Amino acid sequence: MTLTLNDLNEILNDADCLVNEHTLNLALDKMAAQITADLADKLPLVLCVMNGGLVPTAALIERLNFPLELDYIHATRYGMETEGAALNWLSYPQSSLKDRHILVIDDIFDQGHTLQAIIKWLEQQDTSSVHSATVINKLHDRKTDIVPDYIGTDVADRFLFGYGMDYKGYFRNLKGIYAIKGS
Ligand SMILES: O=P(O)(O)OC[C@H]1O[C@H](OP(=O)(O)OP(=O)(O)O)[C@H](O)[C@@H]1O
Ligand code: HPA
Repeated sequence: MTLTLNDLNEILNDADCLVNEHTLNLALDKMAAQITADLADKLPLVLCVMNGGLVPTAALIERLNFPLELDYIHATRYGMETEGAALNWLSYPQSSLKDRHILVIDDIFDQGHTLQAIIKWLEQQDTSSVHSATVINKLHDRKTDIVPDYIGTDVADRFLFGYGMDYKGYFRNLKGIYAIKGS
């Protein structure tokens, strides 16, 4: 079904804002301070997990006042769906990863399969260290057994959008975190 502008406005009007811009900014400041304490002297390579990681990566790196490099990895398992499937690797980083301290940034740690697969792959690339950061941790007991090193805030087990996360491709550009009505 193709979504119209009216459909999208209705979805947004009916949605619940779970985390507002102010709260997100405070969470990002705290994450940036923790990352700085760990990585400021490591010349890290930051890897944005596209597409959802785009907004949080931009927000975090502007808070990191030390030298770093930036690249991206593109792996997706939800596509236009609200249920995750097998991870589809679309693009690998172009930078050399050997002996680098890596910081992976994504929007959400949901079940953790995406981050787990990325970390596992990075650990096979002779990196010096791998740290990971997600702005959102969705609260439920269906997780893999990894935990991101830096988490912004916990959010209820509903279908979320905004701040990098999409609903059927839309709403990544919203400044807060929203949940679909009834999810
Ligand atoms: O913890 P998980 O259950 O693996 O889910 C988290 C992943 O799902 C989303 O990506 P998605 O596959 O929707 O691709 P996108 O970033 O392009 O939206 C999100 O950006 C994370 O990468
Ligand atoms: O709740 C979600 N919303 C959007 N994208 C996602 N990817 C994993 N979980 C979610």
